[in-house]
Amino acid sequence: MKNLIKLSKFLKPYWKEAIASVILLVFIVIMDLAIPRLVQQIIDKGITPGNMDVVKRTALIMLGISFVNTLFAIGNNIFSVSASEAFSRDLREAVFQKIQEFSYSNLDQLKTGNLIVRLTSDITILQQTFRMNMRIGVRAPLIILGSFFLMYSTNAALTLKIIPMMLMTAVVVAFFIYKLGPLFLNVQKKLDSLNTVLQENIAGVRVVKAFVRRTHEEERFEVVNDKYSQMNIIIQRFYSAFSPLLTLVINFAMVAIVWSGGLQVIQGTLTVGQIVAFTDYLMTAMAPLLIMVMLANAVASGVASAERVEEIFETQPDVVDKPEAVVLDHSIKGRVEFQHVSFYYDGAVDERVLDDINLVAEAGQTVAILGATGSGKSTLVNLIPRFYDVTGGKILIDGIDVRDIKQESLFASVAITPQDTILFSGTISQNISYGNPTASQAEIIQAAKAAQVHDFIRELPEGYDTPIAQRGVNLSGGQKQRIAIARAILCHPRILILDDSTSAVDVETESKIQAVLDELMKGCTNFVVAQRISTVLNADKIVVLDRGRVVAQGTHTQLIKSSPVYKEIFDSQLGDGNHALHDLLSGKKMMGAAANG
Ligand SMILES: Nc1ncnc2c1ncn2[C@@H]1O[C@H](COP(=O)(O)OP(=O)(O)OP(=O)(O)O)[C@@H](O)[C@H]1O
Repeated sequence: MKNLIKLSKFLKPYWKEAIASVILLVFIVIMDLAIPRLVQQIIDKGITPGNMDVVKRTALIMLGISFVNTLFAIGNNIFSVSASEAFSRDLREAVFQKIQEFSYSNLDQLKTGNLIVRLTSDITILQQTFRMNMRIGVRAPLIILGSFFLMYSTNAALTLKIIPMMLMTAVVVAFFIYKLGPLFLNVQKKLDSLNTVLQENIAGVRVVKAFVRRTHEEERFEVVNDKYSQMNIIIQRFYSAFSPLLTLVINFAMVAIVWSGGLQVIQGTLTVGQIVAFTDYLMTAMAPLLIMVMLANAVASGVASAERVEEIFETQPDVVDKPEAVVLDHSIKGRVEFQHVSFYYDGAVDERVLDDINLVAEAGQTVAILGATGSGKSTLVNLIPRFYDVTGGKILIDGIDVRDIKQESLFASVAITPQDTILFSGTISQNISYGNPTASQAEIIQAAKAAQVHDFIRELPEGYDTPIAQRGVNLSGGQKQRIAIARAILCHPRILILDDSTSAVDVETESKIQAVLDELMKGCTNFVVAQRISTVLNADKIVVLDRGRVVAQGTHTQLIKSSPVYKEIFDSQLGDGNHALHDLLSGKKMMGAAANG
C-alpha cells in the first residue's frame, strides 16, 4: 500500500480535477441518501393519508434530484478520467525516463519483456485503481456511513439488530482484500513470463521457422499461457464466491428487518414508510459493499502494480557520473589503456569473463580483438564507453580513468556499432544521422560512402528517404551493418569501436570499408572486434583473447611467428585450403593504397 501512496504524487498536479470529482461525489451521495427518505414521505404523508399533492410534489423533487445527480455523475466522470489519464501519462513518461538512465547490467536484471509489462499493463492498472477510487472509492464508505446514520435515526432498535451481520460482512471484505493482494502480484508476474516468451518468439520468428521449432515454441507458450490463465481463474473463483456470500448476508439482514420491523408496524411503533425507507437504506448500504469488493479488487491489483513500478524507480543506475567527473574534451588524442582489467557479470565473482587484461591502443591506432566465440571480446570493448564498469583494474582514456569522465562526453568521444545491429523506424537518412541529428545531407552521404552503402541506398526508389521497417526487416544483415557503421562514422568519434560489425559483409566490401576508414578516420583510435582473421590482418595491433585472458598481442607478422594460437586461427581460416581468399586479401593493401591515393 505504501507504494501506491508514494505513486499518488503523480496525481498532485491534477489535484483540482481530483478534488472536484470527489466533491461532486459527495453531492451525489447526499442525493442518493435523500431518495429513501422521500419514498418514506410519499408513503407516510401521501399514499397512506391519500394526499396526492404530497405524492406529486415529492415525485417531482425525486425527478429533479435524479436529473441533477446524472449531471453530477457525468461531471465526476469527466474530472476523474482527465485526472487519472494525466496521472498515467506522467507516470509512463517518468518510468520511461528512468529506464533511459539504466546501465546495461540494470537492463540485464530487469528483462525487456518485464519492463514493457510494467510500462503498459501495470500503469494501466494503476490508472484504473486511481480512477475507481475517485469514482466509487469515496462514494462507498460515505454511502455506508450515511445509510447507517439514517437507518439509526429511522429506528435505532432495528439498526442494532443488523449490526452483527454487518460486522460479519466487514470481516469477509477484509479477508478478501487481504487474500487478493498476493494473487494479483502473481498474475502480473505470470504476465511478465508470458510477455518474455512472446517477445522472444516474435523477435526470433525467423529462427523458429528456420529450425522448425514451431511445436517447441507452441509448447513453451502454452505453459506460460496456461499458468497466466490458471492464476486468473483462481482470482475469479475467489471473487465469484464472494458475491453470493454477500448477497446471503444481505438477505438474512432483510429477513431480520421485515420480521422484526413487521411486528413493530403491527404494534403501531413503526410506519410502513419507515420500514420501506429502512430496507431501502439497507440495500443502499449493502450495494456499496459489493462495489467495495470491486474496489478491493482494483486496490489489490493496484498495490501489486505499484510495487512493480516503484521497483523501477528504486533501481539505482549502477553506472553514474561521479560529482567530480570531468568532461572529456573532443580534442583528446584517443589513447586507450587497459590496466589489469578484470570483469564478471551480475556479481558472479567466480566466473570472470575478463581476467587481468593489459593493453594499450595508441592514439590513431587500429587494435583488433580476435578470439573464439565467448572469449570476452564484446565484453572488453563494452567497458570502454562504460556500458558496464570494470570489477577490477582500470581503463584510461588519455590517462583519465573512464569512471572519472562525464558519461555524456564519453559517449560523444566513443562511437560503437554493437554486435546486434539496431535500427529504428524512420528513414535511412534519419538512421544514419541518429547520433548527429544536425549533420548535413552531404555529411550523411560521405559517411554512407565510407561504409560502402551509398550505392545501395542510391538505387532505392526513395534513396535516403526510404523508410526502414521496424527493426530494419526490409534490409539484409550486411546492409544494416553498413548503415550502422555510417551512423558511427557520422558522430566523428575519437575512438571508434566496430564490434563484429562487418561479419555479415563480404570480405571484399569489408576490405574496402577498412581502407576508406583508414583514410577518413585518420587519427581516430579504432577497436575492431572480429572472429574472421581477414578483418584483422592490417591492424596495428592484434590482441588474441582466450577465455578472458590476453594470450598474445602484436602485429600479424609478429604473431604469425610468435603465437601458436594465432597461427592456428590463421591456418584454420586462411591456410592451405583457402588460397583464393588469401589472394584476395593480399590485394587488400593495394586497395587501401588505392583509396589513400
Ligand atoms: N549480459 C551478460 N550477462 C551475463 N553473462 C554474459 C553477458 N554477456 C556475455 N556474457 C558471458 O560472457 C562471456 C563473454 O561474452 P562476450 O559476448 O564478451 O564474448 P565474445 O567473445 O564477444 O563472443 P562472440 O564472438 O560470440 O560475440 C560469455 O561466456 C557470455 O556467456
